[in-house]
Amino acid sequence: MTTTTTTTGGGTREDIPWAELRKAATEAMRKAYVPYSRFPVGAAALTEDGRIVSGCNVENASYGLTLCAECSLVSALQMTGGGKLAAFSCVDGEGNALMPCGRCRQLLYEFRAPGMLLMTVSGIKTMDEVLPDAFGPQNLTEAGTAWTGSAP
Ligand SMILES: O=c1ccn([C@H]2C[C@H](O)[C@@H](CO)O2)c(=O)[nH]1
Ligand SMILES: [Zn+2]
Repeated sequence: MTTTTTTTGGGTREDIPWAELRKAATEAMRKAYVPYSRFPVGAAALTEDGRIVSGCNVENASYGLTLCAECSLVSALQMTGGGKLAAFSCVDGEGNALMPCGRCRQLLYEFRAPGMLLMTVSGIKTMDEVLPDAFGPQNLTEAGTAWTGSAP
């Protein structure tokens, strides 16, 4: 029998503490503010340097302004030292795996460590599998430079 090991920003696929991530996501889910949808979501991720960051969804009376759980996770990442994400897990109100929405896949892509893994409804997947051919910082020729008004 052969074993496939995938190298990720946090080590190998086998090194990821998936149960711990799911627990952190479930704890975060319990903090969700969801008076409108009544659909709590919790997200947790392992950073390359071994921290666990998490987030919950925070809704708004102006429904479209709702923050997904992944949004508050990214904010927590930045506010606790920054860095990149090696592994990610997201759960619904019953603690079952949930796919991040399209917008959140893009948010997570920005902060992915090489080989970042996601626990999904159909098993462990790579960032590239859930968001193929992603737009990202690599597409910005001179990220952070002011637009001069002249075409490239
Ligand atoms: O990736 C997702 C998808 C949905 N939600 C939240 C937003 C809203 O509060 C609720 C129902 O869409 O689920 C998330 O937090 N993350
Ligand atoms: Zn989302």
